[in-house]
Amino acid sequence: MSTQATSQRPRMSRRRTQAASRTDKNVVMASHGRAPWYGPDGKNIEAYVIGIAGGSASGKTSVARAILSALNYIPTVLILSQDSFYCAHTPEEVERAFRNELDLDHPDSIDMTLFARCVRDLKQGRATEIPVYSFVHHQRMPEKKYIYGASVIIVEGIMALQSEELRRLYDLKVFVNCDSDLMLARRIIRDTKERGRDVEGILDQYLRFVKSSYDNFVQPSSRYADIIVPGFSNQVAIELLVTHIKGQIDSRSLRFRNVLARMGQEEGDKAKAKSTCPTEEFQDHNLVLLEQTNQLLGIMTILRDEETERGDFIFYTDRLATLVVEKALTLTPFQPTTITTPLGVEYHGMAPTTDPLVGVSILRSGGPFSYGLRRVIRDVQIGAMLIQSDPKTGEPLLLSSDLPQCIKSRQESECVRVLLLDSQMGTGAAAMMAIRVLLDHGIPQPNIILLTFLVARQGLHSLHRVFPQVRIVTAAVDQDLHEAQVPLHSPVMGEAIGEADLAVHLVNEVSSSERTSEYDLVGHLVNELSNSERTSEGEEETTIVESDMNEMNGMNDMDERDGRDEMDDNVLKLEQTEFRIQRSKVMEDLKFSRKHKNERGISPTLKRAWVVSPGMGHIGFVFLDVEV
Ligand SMILES: Nc1ncnc2c1ncn2[C@@H]1O[C@H](COP(=O)(O)OP(=O)(O)O)[C@@H](O)[C@H]1O
Ligand SMILES: Nc1ccn([C@@H]2O[C@H](COP(=O)(O)O)[C@@H](O)[C@H]2O)c(=O)n1
Repeated sequence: MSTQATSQRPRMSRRRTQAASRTDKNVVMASHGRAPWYGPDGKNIEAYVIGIAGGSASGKTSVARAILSALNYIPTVLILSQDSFYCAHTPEEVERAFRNELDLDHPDSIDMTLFARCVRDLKQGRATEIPVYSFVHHQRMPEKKYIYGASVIIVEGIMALQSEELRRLYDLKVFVNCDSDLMLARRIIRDTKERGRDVEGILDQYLRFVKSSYDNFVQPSSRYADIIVPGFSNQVAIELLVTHIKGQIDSRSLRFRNVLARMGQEEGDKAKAKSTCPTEEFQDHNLVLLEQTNQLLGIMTILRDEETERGDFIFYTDRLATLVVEKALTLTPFQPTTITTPLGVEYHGMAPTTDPLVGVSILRSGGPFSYGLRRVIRDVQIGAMLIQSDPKTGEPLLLSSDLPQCIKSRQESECVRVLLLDSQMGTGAAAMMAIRVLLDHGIPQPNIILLTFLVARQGLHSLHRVFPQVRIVTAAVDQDLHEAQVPLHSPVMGEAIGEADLAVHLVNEVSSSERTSEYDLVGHLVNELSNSERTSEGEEETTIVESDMNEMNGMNDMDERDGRDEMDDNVLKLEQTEFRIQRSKVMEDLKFSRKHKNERGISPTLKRAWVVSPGMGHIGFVFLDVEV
């Protein structure tokens, strides 16, 4: 029954490409921003991992999708497919695979060690890179796929329950049980449509390897399952499963911005009581405070003055950014080097070490620093994270991140040095989230320097307690941080108010103009997120990041209909798969507040926010000329 290799090779159809672009495996589906995935101590809380095994075409992916769909209120869910982890084959093995003579159903055909490592990384909150496997070419592809940030991970594969190491990583183990005839029928349909196979070859492979593997390895692994789900008419079983999962996940929800602020206050008071002068309070805090010269105090006075005009504010913020960046660079390593001058004389000087140095801007307000950083290091790579506060809870939300490649690469990240840019730090919650993202990518704490114009002393204490090796360079330390009720569009500096609106504004700005620097950065972020990254034709893996950024992008023409209709409209239907991913609740709030702002001139909504005092206004607003 064997088929000529050539007869199977060429058939990767357009249809398959379309299917690949709709696939939802190995993609972190983000329906709204990611709330803290770590505790007040800064340590990661493990993601919830579900392992689903079952025969080929038993319905594992369908069950995984049904769970994902039912968990639409969870911001970040990932379906991780074991299919990506088939071992790389030699050319001779590939030939055999095309002749259906290669056993791809034995547990050894899957790189279990790599699979377990990736699942472990993701469970522990770390970024990872997974292989890309092509069913069309029967081969692992040269590229890798970067995955980060899932709070729920659904692992599926025929051998998902096979290894002890893997089973230990699952919080819940599921086996999909299906009749063999039905599985074969489904496999024939799928493999002819999606994997470029013909019926004869499928049956040949089935009789040689698939059936016996199912009987010997796959089916017996069902004894490890906590739950057996039928492979058809399984609605009720899936509902029970989902109820259980929801209960588990809800018990992990995290809220602690207030805890942070309180802890910062308490620790600050203790430290203050012990110190004889203000700077002594932070002496072991890895804090570098710019020398308080009259020139610096003069700049700060202008920036703090509510009468300062926008143009002056921007000019002096720019100047201050340069001073802070210059200071931060004195903390980065240099090494001796020798050059020859135009006179032919050797000069023994210094040069930065070869370790990559990058900037990461916490949007919205880290923007002004990007200019300063570029002025000092011309070709520095600058990434961005969009962190905003959830208007309801006040907790920070990671809406998206666009990090330089050297941070995303596991090989490089350990020696990368990061200048983290944010204009002000209040409770420290946003900075903590950004630092957590960097640590999740393997950047060591001592390699991170937070650059900021202004910090609240409470935030300093909190951040130092959680990440004691991170260094902070700032121009000023303000004494007071308090919670206040402020209008949504208040220009008061805070980490909660109006930021979401500002994010929308940023995105609107980008789409309507050609700007440089920060705008480009945001524009890049938006493009990145709104376009699906696709691998070449026929490969199994596809990245589609559904993010609020997409939604923000499309919000220019938001309508004035009643909130309920909007809610319904905001259910995004993923073509064919019938997933329903609810659009961000946060965005709903934004639309609501914007609508009312438009109608009455101001937003009626009051928000609780942490305000740094005396402070210097909301840098993001001033920079972007947002109406307040
Ligand atoms: N409960 C079900 N009822 C009807 N068809 C199903 C069901 N579950 C899966 N299928 C169909 O079976 C095929 C294989 O399902 P899939 O979930 O991809 O299997 P697996 O991931 O186990 O290989 C798909 O075409 C899918 O539509
Ligand atoms: N090059 C390959 C690699 C694997 N297979 C078959 O895939 C099946 C597992 O995938 P499911 O999505 O069906 O779980 C497995 O039975 C292998 O025979 C292949 O055909 N070609």
